[in-house]
Amino acid sequence: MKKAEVYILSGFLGSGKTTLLKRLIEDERRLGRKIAVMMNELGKVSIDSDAVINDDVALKELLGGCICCSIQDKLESQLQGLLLEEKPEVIYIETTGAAHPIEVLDAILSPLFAEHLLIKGILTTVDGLRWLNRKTLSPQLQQLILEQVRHADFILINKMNEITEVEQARITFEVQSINSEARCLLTNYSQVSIDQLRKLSVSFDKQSERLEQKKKLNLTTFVFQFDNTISHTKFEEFLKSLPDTIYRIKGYVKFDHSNYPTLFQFSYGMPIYMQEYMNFPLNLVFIGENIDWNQIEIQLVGLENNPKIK
Ligand SMILES: Nc1nc2c(ncn2[C@@H]2O[C@H](COP(=O)(O)OP(=O)(O)OP(=O)(O)O)[C@@H](O)[C@H]2O)c(=O)[nH]1
Repeated sequence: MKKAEVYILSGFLGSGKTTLLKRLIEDERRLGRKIAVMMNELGKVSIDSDAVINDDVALKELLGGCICCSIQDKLESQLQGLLLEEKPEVIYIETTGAAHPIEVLDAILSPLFAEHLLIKGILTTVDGLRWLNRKTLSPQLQQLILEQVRHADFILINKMNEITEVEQARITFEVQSINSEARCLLTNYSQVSIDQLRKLSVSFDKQSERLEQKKKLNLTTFVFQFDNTISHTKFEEFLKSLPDTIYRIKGYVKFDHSNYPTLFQFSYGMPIYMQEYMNFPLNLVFIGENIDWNQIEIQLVGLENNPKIK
């Protein structure tokens, strides 16, 4: 089955995510691709979805919390439903303005979806005026805005008409000094076309990543599938040897002498294990920055009892 492309729309409250989504849906209609949208709102009711979505777009709403924290599980089940029922070719996930992009990426990088989704990238909208005045926000929110920019693969700086040329140059300089890899576009009302985004070739798919190595994504992901059981002790040693810039690992591993896999979660250096009582594919998903995944793959193959030559 062809993988569905996934775009994550990130950006602070009011920065133009829904405006961007509307544009992209119009473009997709012209392309004739089957679209699905997941909209996450912190509130219990969605304000945007009725305005944006018609019957030709499959919609799942995630209300009353943020994908990145309180409703991760709900996201997984909704996404599974979408893939089964709608078989979309492209999925847009509009996050809440309070979402941290890594955490959202993390939420959709469930090992369950590794074979079904092609994560194309994080698109971040920035409100130009807000950026200039960001020092008036709390330190946490200032940090959030910086993180949304830092981890983006494509940045749209909106509300260009509201600021002077000197200010436009200043914002572009500041944004690019935080994230020099992402494409950065100064615009009004999220004016970008899907063609510009698809050209990104930003893909978290392992295959494309090898082809695109020169593009040096900030965040890359890697999925490894075990064929065999592994030793718990050796796995712990492997974890200790990992670079600090692996931010997240999750998936299923099967330890020696167990009948079923263990769900493994790792973030900020903390491993968590949960024994399962049914079988799952032994996929392990990694998210990190500037990582030589080939090296990690060699280490992982070395952990397996009776490894196959890969
Ligand atoms: N003047 C101006 N207004 C804009 C621009 N882009 C978006 N807006 C307006 O800003 C408001 C917020 O835009 P949205 O697209 O809803 O922003 P959002 O990021 O989805 O907002 P949340 O859902 O609250 O996170 C809307 O009234 C838009 O019409 C722009 O470039 N210039």
